[in-house]
Amino acid sequence: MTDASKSSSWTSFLKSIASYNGDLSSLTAPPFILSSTSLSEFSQFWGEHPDLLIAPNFIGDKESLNGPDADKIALERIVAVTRWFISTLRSQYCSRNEELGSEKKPLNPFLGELFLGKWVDKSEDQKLGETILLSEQVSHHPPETAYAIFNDKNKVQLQGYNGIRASISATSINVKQFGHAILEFKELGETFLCTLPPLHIEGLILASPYVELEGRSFIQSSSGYITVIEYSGKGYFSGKKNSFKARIYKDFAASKSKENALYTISGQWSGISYISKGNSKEKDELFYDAHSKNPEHLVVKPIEEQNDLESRKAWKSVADAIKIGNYDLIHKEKSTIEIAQRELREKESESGTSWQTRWFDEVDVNSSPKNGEAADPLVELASLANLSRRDVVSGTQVGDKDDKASAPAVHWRFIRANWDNETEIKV
Ligand SMILES: CCC(=O)OC[C@H](C)CC[C@H]1O[C@H]2C[C@H]3[C@@H]4CC=C5C[C@@H](O)CC[C@]5(C)[C@H]4CC[C@]3(C)[C@H]2[C@@H]1C
Repeated sequence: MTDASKSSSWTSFLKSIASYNGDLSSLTAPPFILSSTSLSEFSQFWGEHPDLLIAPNFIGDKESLNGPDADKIALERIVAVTRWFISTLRSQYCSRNEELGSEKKPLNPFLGELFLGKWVDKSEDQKLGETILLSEQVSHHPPETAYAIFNDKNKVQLQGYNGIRASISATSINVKQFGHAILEFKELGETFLCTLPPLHIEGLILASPYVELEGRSFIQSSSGYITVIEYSGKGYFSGKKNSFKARIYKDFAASKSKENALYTISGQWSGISYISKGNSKEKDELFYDAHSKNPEHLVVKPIEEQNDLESRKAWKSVADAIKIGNYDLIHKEKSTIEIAQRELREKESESGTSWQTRWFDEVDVNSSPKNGEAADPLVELASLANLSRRDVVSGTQVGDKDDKASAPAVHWRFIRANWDNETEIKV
């Protein structure tokens, strides 16, 4: 594609987004901005540093939880969880730019689409063990992807879901994230809630879009400790893109004043960041270098061994057409999948049935837990962080204008028994 034709198709694309109707997938982007990867694969970005995901589990042990050092150890653990969270951001938000030259438009997953794989333990002492990812497109309108990343050897489980609402201004696409992630260290009995920051797409005018995070996100531990992360891009406090400042506090009440910060972490989430004690602006020591280790890509079965619902098998013909840039073929192969999906929905509505999700279920966290089951972790963690339990923009504080009383407190949850009883699909 010549630069002239590229820029003309991009210009007409930019005009098309002016008449935007709220659903990003409805926009026909020019072929060079299409990615052959489905959005259902993005869940893997939570697990590309399995060592950092599991590391907090090796800080202290069950006995120390009630010992004299419990507080100090819990503080060390939220620092380690914050390091893992920051380490996921380069893969989440920069991997397309690094591999393909710019942010791309991912394929829009069909209802029931599955993506699964595993990270094998590459450590000498094998103390990590295997980590498995299950990802399922649990809703098509609006698009929502639920995922679980679990490591049975160390009894660590991350589960969460993501949906987005996008709006378009003259020069950027603004995205609010819905959903959250819950990280459980079952041996230690400690649980963390991670909310998802808003983002916007910069560089649209130059046809080289990239993601910039903004606003705030939170990591709330069941120990009470909380990390408040503020994001900014060029022109803000550091003037560099992908900047952040994270402060760790004893609890939500303490987070009302930055003077109470026990640690301050600052730098670039896609580059180098430093940690210092208290609220100081010094760069006492290196916190994390996003380029110090390449992300570990998970192992996915060969396509011929995959189930028809698995993303790379289901989208293969479209992915191949995108790779050769044949727009007519892309359109033809996509239509085949979309028509098949529409026929499935019509059959369901005629027979009065609806698609049954496979490994995840919707849970009303305000409903009393079934006998013997614990309350949903969101109940305790959201109230510790003064966050809304409702299905509203991620990270919404209680009473905030986004905390819509009409929104239900219903969230997607991983049903482990459904995976244990799975007979058709292997990781
Ligand atoms: C549809 C308009 C269009 O094609 O514009 C072209 C540009 C590529 C911008 C739109 C797309 O940009 C993509 C970036 C995607 C987000 C990247 C990372 C994450 C984190 C992950 O944990 C959850 C999903 C999320 C938020 C992606 C959501 C979809 C985004 C915004 C794509 C846009 C369609």
